[in-house]
Amino acid sequence: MQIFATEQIRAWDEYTIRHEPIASVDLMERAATACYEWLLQHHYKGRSFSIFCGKGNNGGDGLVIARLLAQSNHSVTVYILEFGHKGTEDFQINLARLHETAASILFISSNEAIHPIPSQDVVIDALLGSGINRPADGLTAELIQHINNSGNEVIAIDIPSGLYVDHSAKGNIVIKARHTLSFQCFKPAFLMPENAESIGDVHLLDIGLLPGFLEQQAAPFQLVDQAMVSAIIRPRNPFDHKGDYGHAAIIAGSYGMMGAAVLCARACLRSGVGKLTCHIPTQGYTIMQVSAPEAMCRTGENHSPHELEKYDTIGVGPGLGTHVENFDLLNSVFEQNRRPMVIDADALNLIGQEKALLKQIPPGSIITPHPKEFERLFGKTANDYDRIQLALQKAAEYNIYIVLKGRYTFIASPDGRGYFNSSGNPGMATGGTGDVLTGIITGLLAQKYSSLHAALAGVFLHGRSGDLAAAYSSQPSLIASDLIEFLGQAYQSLT
Ligand SMILES: NC(=O)C1=CN([C@@H]2O[C@H](COP(=O)(O)OP(=O)(O)OC[C@H]3O[C@@H](n4cnc5c(N)ncnc54)[C@H](O)[C@@H]3O)[C@@H](O)[C@H]2O)[C@@H](O)CC1
Ligand SMILES: Nc1ncnc2c1ncn2[C@@H]1O[C@H](COP(=O)(O)OP(=O)(O)O)[C@@H](O)[C@H]1O
Ligand SMILES: [K+]
Repeated sequence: MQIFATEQIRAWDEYTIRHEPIASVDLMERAATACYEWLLQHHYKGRSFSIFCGKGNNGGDGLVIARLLAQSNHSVTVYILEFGHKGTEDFQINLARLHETAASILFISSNEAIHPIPSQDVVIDALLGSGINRPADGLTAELIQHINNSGNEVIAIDIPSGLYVDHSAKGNIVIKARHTLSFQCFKPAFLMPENAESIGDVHLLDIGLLPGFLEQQAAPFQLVDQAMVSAIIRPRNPFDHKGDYGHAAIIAGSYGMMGAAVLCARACLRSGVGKLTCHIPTQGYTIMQVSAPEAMCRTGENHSPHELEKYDTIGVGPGLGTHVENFDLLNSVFEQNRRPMVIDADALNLIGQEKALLKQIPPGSIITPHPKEFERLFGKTANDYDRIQLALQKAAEYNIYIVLKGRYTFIASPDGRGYFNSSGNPGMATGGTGDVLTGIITGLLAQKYSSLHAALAGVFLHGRSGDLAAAYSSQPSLIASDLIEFLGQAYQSLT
């Protein structure tokens, strides 16, 4: 699924208007009807509503929702924020239609017209939509603050007023919604952690925009979804043998952190790797052999970084520790192995301390930082959008794939393309889940998936395992080992 910027969303509306064909006011009717139906299907039937409208097409959506609710005997008060112009054509048509219903219509042209909102009302925010081109200020800002301070439940139409579709509104005054009802496709704003407080739960409603438009468009970002990953994962041939699925090495673990190495190894095995050798500290030998009997072990000084050429790929980092001798370990790994590999956790923290190592990373490798690790590597950014751009820039500069972990993990490809993962849940915010991801991606790379495919399929399967595990038990009780147990079902769910 594509993730479009403002201009492309507008172009998709226009394409549908021209090719279906449909009048824009009828498309607005369809969009608002989808919102109205969502409200009825989600326990809002019979409630009373305060609907706040601007004079753009977002306000037009609000007016249609108001009419549909009033016609089905809901108590509706519409507040129209005066902008000193008549409003868009579709806004005006729908204002005339609304006058024929029982809805009360009030105009807000100064702060004296801002009155308390009845506490039982559900607030619909249709003040500003994707047409916003400057921060909400003056009366608009006052009204947004008033709504936010009211304590009423707010449902935003298309996008919470004050947010931009594709750049940061950090520090601006923005509606805080419980739900956002948006149309057809994800907008970048919904994928950024900095907007979590504003967007609430996002629901994408199908308004029948024509799929033909998608074929002509190169979206700035793609959503990693089941369809994408199902097309990546190859079926197994009946005569395959373990040699066909690669030999991976995992270099991980230290005293007190053998669990990270075990999680990584077990996830790598479950991902379908042919053979796995774990390079671990001597004191972790028994732990690993007992916990992952399918894996072979190499122990010795400094994780015994010898004969690494024989592996198809290597995953390095989980639980490694950041002792000084690990700089030699990393240097040795990068010297012996020039094939794409996976670099995570303490390996990234070491590189963060010794930035010259970045240039030694084998081309096509995948690094998997969480936001803090990313910051140690590449520095702070002012906001989440800048961080995404920095990830794309650094991916190109070092010819690597950057998997920036989070709610919607971002995958930056060195060719400039960016992907947001759609699977996963906050149950996965628990120690060790990142080690599992490293194991899965390493296992996929060993099976000769391209770096891009290993990263995309790895993050999606990891999140899907988390979703299945949380559905089976619960989010709070989820632990990293559960992801490994549910990886089989995650694969199964693709077909
Ligand atoms: N046919 C269509 O085009 C459809 C449009 N839809 C709705 O249309 C919306 C986009 O409509 P518009 O492009 O009219 O955009 P808006 O409804 O967001 O309004 C933009 C207007 O507000 C002004 N403005 C921008 N920033 C402002 C600010 N900070 N303070 C005050 N005024 C500001 C702009 O100059 C412009 O006149 C979408 O969000 C969606 O809700 C939906 O009805 C789906 C179909
Ligand atoms: N709220 C969330 N929603 C979805 N996925 C999450 C969420 N929180 C964490 N995750 C996922 O869990 C993993 C955590 O990795 P990381 O921070 O490296 O943990 P650790 O170092 O303990 O292994 C990442 O893959 C991340 O995407
Ligand atoms: K809005």
